[in-house]
Amino acid sequence: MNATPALLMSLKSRALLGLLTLGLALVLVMGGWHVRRELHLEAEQAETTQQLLPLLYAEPLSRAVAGNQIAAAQRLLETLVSRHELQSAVLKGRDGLRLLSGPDVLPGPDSPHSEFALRLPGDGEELGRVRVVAPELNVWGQLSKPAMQHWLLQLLALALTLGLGAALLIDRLLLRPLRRMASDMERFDPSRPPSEFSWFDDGQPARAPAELQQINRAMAHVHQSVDQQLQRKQREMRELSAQVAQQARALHEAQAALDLKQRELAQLARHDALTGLANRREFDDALRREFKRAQRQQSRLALAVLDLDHLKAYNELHGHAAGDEVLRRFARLLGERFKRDTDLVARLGGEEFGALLPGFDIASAQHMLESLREDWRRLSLPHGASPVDEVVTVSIGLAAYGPSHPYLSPLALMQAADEALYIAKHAGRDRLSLAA
Ligand SMILES: Nc1nc2c(ncn2[C@@H]2O[C@H](COP(=O)(O)OP(=O)(O)OP(=O)(O)O)[C@@H](O)[C@H]2O)c(=O)[nH]1
Repeated sequence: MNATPALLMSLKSRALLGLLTLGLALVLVMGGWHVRRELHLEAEQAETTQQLLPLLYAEPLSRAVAGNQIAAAQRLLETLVSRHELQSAVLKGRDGLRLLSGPDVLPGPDSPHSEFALRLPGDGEELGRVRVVAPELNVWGQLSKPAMQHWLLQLLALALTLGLGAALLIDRLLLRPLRRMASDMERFDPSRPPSEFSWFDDGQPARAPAELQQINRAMAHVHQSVDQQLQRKQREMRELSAQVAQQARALHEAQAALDLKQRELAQLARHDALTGLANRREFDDALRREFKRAQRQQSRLALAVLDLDHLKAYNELHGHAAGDEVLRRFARLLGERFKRDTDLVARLGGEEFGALLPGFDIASAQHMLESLREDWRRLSLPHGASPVDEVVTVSIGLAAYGPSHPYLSPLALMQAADEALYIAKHAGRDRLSLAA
């Protein structure tokens, strides 16, 4: 927004300017009135003088002209002009005589002038005429007078002094408290409570003029309501923050529950619920991965399929829950035996398990698995319905990828292990068969 220069002036400058303008106006009005009065007085005086002149000078001048005393007449004219402060006087005699005192000018419109006749007392004959011209009576004539100039200068000095004095007084009585209030307003801090804030830095608002006290009360009122609004907003902010924090906590808890569910789902997706071992999908993925690695690195990979013997009959005799417990027990044994990070044991489905053993050739895998089969037997879980043995036994089919058995695919390796298991089953169970 553009501000005109007048608006940018301080109140002090404006007061000073206003008072000086007022003083000058006063000087003009009073000066004009004084000049007018002087002009009036001078006009009256000039008229009186013009009336007196014939009485004072007509006779001596008539005698001088009648006696042809030209020099005396001239002197009289000079005296007349100088004594009565005239501009000029012209004497015109009957016989062409012309005497002049002062400049030979015609009277102007503002110059009082008159004429009187020269004649001897008791003689009716006119000897000549005298025309007197007074100085012009106008404003500039008055102003050019030193006395008038002196008076005007005094008046101007008085007006200036009074104007400055009034400006100082206004500054002290009005503007200074206003400035103090303005600086108080600059210090205004709405975050401080109204009780701790004074609008007057000397802390004595009672000493301020009534109008400023009124402004003070108004500002205090504004401060009070700003403070109340601030308090309300702060309360709302706190409530909002608490709500946000609560929402954030709830969100965090929901996120944690979701993560847990996702982990559980992932676990369920890749693990068998009954035994906790990896499931078929996990086993197949691992088989594909390890098979590729073995191919790439020309290393060995053993794969065993383990199947509990006659679980159907066991279930029928002992119940499904007991069958579950057998499955869990066998899974535990598998987990205990194959603990390397690279080993993977899984439940492939039903009573069938798989063991994937990277790095094992067929002989060392066979050794490990025979030992496992023996240990399973030694657990001596009574079967009661198996034609094979009195305890629960396991049959194992084993195949291994290696330089001497370069199977073409993971599926081929798996099929070889399955076929070995089939052979083990048909050979009487409770044994390990090697893939051909
Ligand atoms: N308790 C229990 N039994 C299961 C589970 N999964 C499969 N079975 C049982 O395992 C049995 C498998 O039967 P079969 O395929 O005939 O095999 P088997 O009776 O073990 O006989 P062979 O494998 O030939 O020695 C079925 O009776 C299934 O009900 C399970 O999770 N829990």
